[in-house]
Amino acid sequence: MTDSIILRRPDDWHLHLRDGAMLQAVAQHSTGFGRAIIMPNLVPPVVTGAQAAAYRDRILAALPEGAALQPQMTLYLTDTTDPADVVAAHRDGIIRAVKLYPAGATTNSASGVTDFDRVRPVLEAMAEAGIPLCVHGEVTDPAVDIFDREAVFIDRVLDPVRRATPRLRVVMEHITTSDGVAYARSGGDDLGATITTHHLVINRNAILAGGIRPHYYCLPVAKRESHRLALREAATSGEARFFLGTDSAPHPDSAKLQPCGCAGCFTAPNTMSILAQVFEDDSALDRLEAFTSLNGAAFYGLPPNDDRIRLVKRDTPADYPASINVGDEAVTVFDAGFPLFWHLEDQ
Ligand SMILES: NC(=O)N[C@@H](CC(=O)O)C(=O)O
Ligand SMILES: [Zn+2]
Ligand SMILES: [Zn+2]
Repeated sequence: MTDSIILRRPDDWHLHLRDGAMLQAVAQHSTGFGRAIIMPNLVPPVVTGAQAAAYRDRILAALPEGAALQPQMTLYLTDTTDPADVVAAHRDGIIRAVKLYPAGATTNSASGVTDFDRVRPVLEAMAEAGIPLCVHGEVTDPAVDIFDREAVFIDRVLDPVRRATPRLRVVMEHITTSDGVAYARSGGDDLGATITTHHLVINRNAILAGGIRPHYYCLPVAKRESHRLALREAATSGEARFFLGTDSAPHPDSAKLQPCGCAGCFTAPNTMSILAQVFEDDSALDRLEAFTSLNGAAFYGLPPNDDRIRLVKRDTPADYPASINVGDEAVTVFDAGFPLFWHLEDQ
């Protein structure tokens, strides 16, 4: 028996494409998506409209001919970001959003915000112009347990920032806890939340299953099972505030497999196959399209993509590589731990 479903082409509202040789290698793996919000945490980060425009050109040049992917650029908010540059970059159609990394919270975040009072004028200007703020929501205080950093961020930072700038549109990026789900639900249509593929699949045990498994280490780190179940319930609910941001974050194995390995899971190649299985397992295949193709576009004030993809369930698993090559390096593809019977086909 062959099952098949047709969806509006999905969008990826949180994607790391990197630059240089890595960009050349990974861009082709996101071409099943329509729009993708491109993360600005390059080294050095993308902080001005001019840099975002140049980066967009490099991405477009790296995409195969005819690829559907339309990069939606972001600026990396720093303590010294100029509100006028942000507003102008948005007005000129260069950027879709601005990204907030608390300094030191995650990979390549050293230039992030250290003092929220200093960025208040930028946030005010963004609220005025309707520019969304995408937030990596973790406190960096080493005294706070790593598994609590999202919940503490919501109380100490996110809620105060939203109260101080009431019209600011905010995306809680890659939520990992039931606290994140609950806070997202407490907002109006000014508040959205992305959920990654991998956080729907793994809990924190995966990182320490019989030994240290660096390919399951990402930030925010996966939490206990009850949180994963809360994320599954949110993603499969169909609620408009929850949408897909894969947070596909490729790193060479030489950077992951270290005494202090870096954070990130590379999920671009097999995300749609994994998600179809997740939604089928939760009897929610009819809500997959809302999560991958409708809700995010609506949050960003965009129409859904016109074209469609087909997912076909076959008796034999889809054949995804365990890793891809970037020059002499391997980049390991996220292993969901179950066979992927749903095959992605472009319409
Ligand atoms: N998610 C990750 O674990 N890593 C991301 C950064 C991020 O999104 O926080 C990366 O850039 O590698
Ligand atoms: Zn992040
Ligand atoms: Zn990310």
